[in-house]
Amino acid sequence: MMAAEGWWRRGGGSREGRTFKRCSEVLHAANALEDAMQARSDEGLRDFSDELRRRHTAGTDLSVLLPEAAALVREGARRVLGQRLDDAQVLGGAALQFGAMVEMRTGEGKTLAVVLSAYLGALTGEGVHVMTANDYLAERDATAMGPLYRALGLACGLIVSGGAKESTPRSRRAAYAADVTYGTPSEMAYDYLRDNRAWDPDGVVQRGRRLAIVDEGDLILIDEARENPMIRRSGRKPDPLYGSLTTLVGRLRSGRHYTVDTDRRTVVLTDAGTERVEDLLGVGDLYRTADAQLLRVLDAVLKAKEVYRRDRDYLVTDTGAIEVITRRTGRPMTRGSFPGGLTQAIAAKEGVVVPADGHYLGEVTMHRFLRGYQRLSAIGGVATETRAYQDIYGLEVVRIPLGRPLRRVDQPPRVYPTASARLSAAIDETAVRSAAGQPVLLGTVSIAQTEEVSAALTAKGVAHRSLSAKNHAEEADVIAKAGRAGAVTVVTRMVGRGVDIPLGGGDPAEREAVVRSGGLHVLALDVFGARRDELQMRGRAGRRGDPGGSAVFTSLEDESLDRLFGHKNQWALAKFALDPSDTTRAVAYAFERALNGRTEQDVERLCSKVRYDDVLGEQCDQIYRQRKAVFDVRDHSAWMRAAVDGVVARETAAYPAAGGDSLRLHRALADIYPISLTPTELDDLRYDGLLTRLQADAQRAYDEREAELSPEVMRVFEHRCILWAYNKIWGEYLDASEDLMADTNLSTLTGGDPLAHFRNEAARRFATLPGLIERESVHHAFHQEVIVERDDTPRP
Ligand SMILES: Nc1ncnc2c1ncn2[C@@H]1O[C@H](COP(=O)(O)OP(=O)(O)OP(=O)(O)O)[C@@H](O)[C@H]1O
Repeated sequence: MMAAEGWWRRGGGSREGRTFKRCSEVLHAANALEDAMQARSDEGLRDFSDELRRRHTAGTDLSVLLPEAAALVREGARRVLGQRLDDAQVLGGAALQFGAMVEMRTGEGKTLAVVLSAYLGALTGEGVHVMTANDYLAERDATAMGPLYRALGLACGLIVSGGAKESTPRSRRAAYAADVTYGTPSEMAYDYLRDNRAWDPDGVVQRGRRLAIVDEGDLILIDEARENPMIRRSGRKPDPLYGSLTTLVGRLRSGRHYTVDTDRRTVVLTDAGTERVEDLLGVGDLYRTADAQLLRVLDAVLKAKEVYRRDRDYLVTDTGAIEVITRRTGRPMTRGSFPGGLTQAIAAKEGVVVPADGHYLGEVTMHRFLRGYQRLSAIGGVATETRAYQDIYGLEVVRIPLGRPLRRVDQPPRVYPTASARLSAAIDETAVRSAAGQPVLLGTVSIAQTEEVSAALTAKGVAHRSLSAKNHAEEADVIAKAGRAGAVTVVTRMVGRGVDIPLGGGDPAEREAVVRSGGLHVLALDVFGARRDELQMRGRAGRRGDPGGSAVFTSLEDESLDRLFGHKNQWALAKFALDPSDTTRAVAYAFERALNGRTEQDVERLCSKVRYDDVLGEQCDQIYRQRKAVFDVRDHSAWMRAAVDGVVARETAAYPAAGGDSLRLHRALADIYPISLTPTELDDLRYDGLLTRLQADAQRAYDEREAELSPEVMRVFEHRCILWAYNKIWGEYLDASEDLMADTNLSTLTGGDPLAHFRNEAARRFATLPGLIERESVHHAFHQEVIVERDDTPRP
């Protein structure tokens, strides 16, 4: 066997070592079955697959079937794809099956390793979700691996977002009905959120969250979970209120009409401001008459006007999209959005297209969504954040040794005194290597840097291609050609992740020439945020035993060095800059230490974030469970009748017998149902029988509503009212939780345990939800116009 055995002996005592030992046993057993499997016909392979399924249904544990499954998948892949799973891939697939975060170095063939675990999981008939970094990769992998699954008697589905390929709910349901479904985690999370807002079980597209296998696991489980926390289901249409209220607040003056608190990021209308808004809107009492959405948008446009600044808090892209700048890194967040309609308000302020309102359709964090799967496993090129995988996802890291020895030559980082010295050195080196027929991949940290490098290459007369676009398919095409003889390609940091760079671009003769030239050379300009990012970048070269090289060029002017080493330690780096070509171990050691320290800090931050999010996660599970239970009840009239009584009782309880304002109570009740008593009658009843009379009055109104709609329609309508109330109240609760989180952050400044504060306050607020859901259901039942369609289904 491969180098793995020696490795296993070294790590045999640890938990990781034990798991690896189990994987090695699977590999040995699979190897022993290889001849028998090769002797089977194609049909024989499918029959064997059916047999494995039957044995599992009859009670045999999947781990027992693992060696046979490995032998079967290996033989299937050999026949269908012309790629026999090598030992590292069997080990990786087995480790996935044991529920690990598997580290398999870049280019080792993770896509195929995933198939083994997905195949086995699919034998349960429960549906496996294979997630990867973007739509392009999901489609590529589903297309490439689909024939293999089919040959083994399994169906493979694909979920992608946007464009012409956007699937309909029906095609999505079909894709999720397949044994194995490929997609991105955000797309699958959208479906999860959408399912939890469905009006009936037929509207649900997913079959549940049983088993998820995450490819590009380091990116998704760590980076996306940290940088892009919220996955929101956005509303369909942009709200025109953002435009009109932006114009309106343009006519208000700071100080006179509102006060601004930049630290707390709040803007509050003064009395004069409130009056001015009422005048401009032509409404009486703003806070009584305006609906929640108007007040929310007003708040957002005021903040957009006064608190949020372009190029500091957000960017406006060439295509007119608003991108949030992460305060921690100063970099734009991919697909991130500001809370509470701020993104829309900023778009309106900047005069670009206002995106659909992301307000209260449900949201979930990446880690909460993934942790919600009954079984989770992941695979990635570099798994440096061991503690995060363990603590957050319950995944132990299992490292798979290289299938073939690494022939890539990694140079330690070089430090140049200035950015321009670094640029010239990089351009010179690129020109020399390219002229000698060696392909060079230049990795930059920003779009601006890509442009700068591209201009310098052009000035030097070096033909090249550069990429910073967000079109993954186009990127993949350019990246795939980056291994051609003498090719020079400039890419921004994460571009092309997961895409293979075949030496010679797939041409065998050219490949030979490129191999002779030393293989692909990766040159990273600047250190990236984490050690893992650096290794990913270097890992574009030297794949599957190919020759290659990698280098990192930094400069003392790089902000990243400042962040990495701190201002104080800059002097220590300066000595390295005296001779950048002196690639001694001291430089490598200094960088490695700093990057590891940074990784630790990032992990701690992520773990702390998750502790907060867990509070909301438990509440979300409860609400979704309750909402799902609504589907199981056919007749909700008793619940609604009780809710009517409960809602009236709560409103009345807030009205003290002595000194109570009967006009106010009347107004509050009239907002819920068509009250027939007058304020004077309420006054007369205040000491005697007020609640009984009001409840009887509300029940009478409910009788009338039922008579108006017919009992049959009312039953269906009640069902919708309750579901509607869950959607609305939970959405509002999520919005309010964001504010609570912001308040909690402030409370850290004043001492105390912020997590305990957050937990207590969230629990207190959550306890009010059942009452609010009842109120919203009753309000909706009385106020919503009902249109009965031809098929007799009422629609709120
Ligand atoms: N068993 C095999 N036999 C032959 N070729 C293989 C085998 N497994 C994978 N390959 C090829 O190796 C290349 C790399 O595979 P893949 O893209 O799955 O690697 P990876 O580990 O996911 O890389 P990355 O870390 O960059 O995402 C692909 O061209 C793939 O077709």
